[in-house]
Amino acid sequence: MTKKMAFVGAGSMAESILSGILDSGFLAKEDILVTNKSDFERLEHLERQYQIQYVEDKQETVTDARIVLLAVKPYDMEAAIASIRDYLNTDQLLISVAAGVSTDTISEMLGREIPVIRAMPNTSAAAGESATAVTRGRLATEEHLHTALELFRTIGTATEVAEEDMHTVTAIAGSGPAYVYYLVEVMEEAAVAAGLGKQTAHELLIQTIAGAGEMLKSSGLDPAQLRKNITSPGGTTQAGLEALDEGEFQKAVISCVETARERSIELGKK
Ligand SMILES: NC(=O)C1=CN([C@@H]2O[C@H](COP(=O)(O)OP(=O)(O)OC[C@H]3O[C@@H](n4cnc5c(N)ncnc54)[C@H](OP(=O)(O)O)[C@@H]3O)[C@@H](O)[C@H]2O)C=CC1
Ligand SMILES: O=C(O)[C@@H]1CCC=N1
Repeated sequence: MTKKMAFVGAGSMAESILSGILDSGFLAKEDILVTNKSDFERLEHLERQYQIQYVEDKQETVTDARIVLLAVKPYDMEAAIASIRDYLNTDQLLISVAAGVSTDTISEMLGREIPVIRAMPNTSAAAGESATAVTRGRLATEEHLHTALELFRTIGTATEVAEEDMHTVTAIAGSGPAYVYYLVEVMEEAAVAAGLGKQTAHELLIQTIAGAGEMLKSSGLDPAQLRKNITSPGGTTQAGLEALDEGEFQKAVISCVETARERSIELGKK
């Protein structure tokens, strides 16, 4: 069977995934096809940037693909599926990365017996560092699951979760990088306000986040212990953490995850 993969929806998530896949060598550029609804300039940009193929015609995009990856907004899913439904066949695997939308809803929209995998990657895929969770619809076999895991493992880690957990996964891992970037933005602003050069602050923060990530990955210590290792009694870290607690940091973060999770549930209902 062909190795081709078609992206229906060529926005930021599709670009992160396809650039990661190309870097990993999992697929060659001639095996990747992309299509959009109407933004053909965007398709031309992707073609120039990654030498992949773009086709305006949906039938041509999906017919020969082994995997069809839907990367459109949840509210565009119905129209996107309607535009490709008739050109799919039961040997293909449909993977959706849309937040909130269940595999049953996707199958209903399809109205055909096509295997569906729902995945939640994040934009760190572009750097080969996505944390992706996948779950399978009722027609997807172990082999389909294996294919999806293999695909997403080329752009980071990939793990299977129960479908009911996908909303939580979306809140912490799909959206998660944005919260980290926001933290960096705010820390940078505070450092600049205190007189540090913007570039210096930026470089220090990038390495601080990367280093902390590496420690979480490789030290074998849990985050609470890593935090304690930095927190000298009466020192600067303790003072900083107390200020975070006064600002109700925990409450804000819990509310952030809960609200994002609820939004994922709402997106799935529309
Ligand atoms: N961004 C992220 O960090 C993550 C996003 N996701 C999920 O990925 C999906 C896409 O998000 P994102 O890439 O950010 O969104 P973007 O808005 O960047 O991209 C969406 C793309 O879908 C295209 N599109 C819309 N309708 C159709 C259609 N009927 N047929 C074909 N293409 C269509 C749009 O094309 P046009 O401009 O022509 O309308 C656009 O290029 C969402 O469902 C989101 O929940 C999941 C994990 C992380
Ligand atoms: O914000 C969103 O809805 C998407 C899903 C996860 C990350 N971005």
